[in-house]
Amino acid sequence: MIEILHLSKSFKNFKAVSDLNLEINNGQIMGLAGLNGAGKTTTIRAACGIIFPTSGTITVNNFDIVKEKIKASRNIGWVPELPNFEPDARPVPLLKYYAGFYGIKPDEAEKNAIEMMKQFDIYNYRNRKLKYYSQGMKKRFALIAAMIGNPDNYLFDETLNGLDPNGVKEVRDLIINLKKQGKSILLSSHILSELQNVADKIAIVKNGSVVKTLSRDDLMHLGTTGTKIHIKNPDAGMEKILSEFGEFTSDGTYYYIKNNGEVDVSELNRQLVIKNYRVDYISMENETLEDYFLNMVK
Ligand SMILES: Nc1ncnc2c1ncn2[C@@H]1O[C@H](COP(=O)(O)OP(=O)(O)OP(=O)(O)O)[C@@H](O)[C@H]1O
Repeated sequence: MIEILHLSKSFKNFKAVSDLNLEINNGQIMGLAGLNGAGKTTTIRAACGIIFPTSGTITVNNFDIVKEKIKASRNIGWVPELPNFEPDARPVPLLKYYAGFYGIKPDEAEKNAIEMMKQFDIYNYRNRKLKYYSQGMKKRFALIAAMIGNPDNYLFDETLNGLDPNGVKEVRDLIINLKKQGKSILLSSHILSELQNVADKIAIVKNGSVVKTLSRDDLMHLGTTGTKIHIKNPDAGMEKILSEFGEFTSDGTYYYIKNNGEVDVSELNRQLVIKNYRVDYISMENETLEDYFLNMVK
């Protein structure tokens, strides 16, 4: 279980994360969505203890990542956004080295490393130096490094990026499997739809704070239909007609009625036209998850 309470992190005078709260329970996948620069990586780096919070606390299995760093770290597997390893190292010795942090003996570590390299399809490259690994291979290796100690909690920073479609499916299945084992998982992405199929909840981050947390149920109901209308001669009378069909918003050009597809569009059109409103455009439209996300973070 990971608990982030009132986390703030400043770099000089710049506040990258500001009073951010997140709780990731056992057996839960929490998505962390936000545009570039929103504060996702900073949050993850603070949660794995490689940078210190300016204020706030982070606990991992109830161990404070600052005050009880060793105990907390043993319970975390971290896959950085851009995995970078000692270029001249070969995979098995490096995995054995990492396993040492988790208190795993060398023989057992070697056995696990080989098994996992087979599982992740990089066993054929076991003798190759890491500097010759492709980006996708490095990601797979980074996943093994995060899992070698079988920790209870995982921090995956943009882990689905940079993988081919097979890789995305494999990693998605792997994350779901970790969840089934009762692990807590924080998975960041700047693409909301990448998180949609795996996350139990998605926290949307903007300017370093969580602006909204979406449940699975919310996700199911997003991307539903609304009605988009453009009128050449809008006025209060026209808005009154719209309000009879549902709650509406306007971006200054178009009006939108949110209604899950229940508006009788031809009846709305008829009522507007008989009152001499010039309907330029009227259509049922899908708001995609990405539209919703972009509206929320812009
Ligand atoms: N070490 C640092 N020194 C100064 N500013 C930093 C540092 N690390 C991050 N920042 C700034 O903090 C803000 C948040 O960055 P962060 O990497 O957490 O965003 P992100 O949501 O992970 O973005 P991306 O999707 O691009 O990886 C950015 O404005 C970034 O430039």
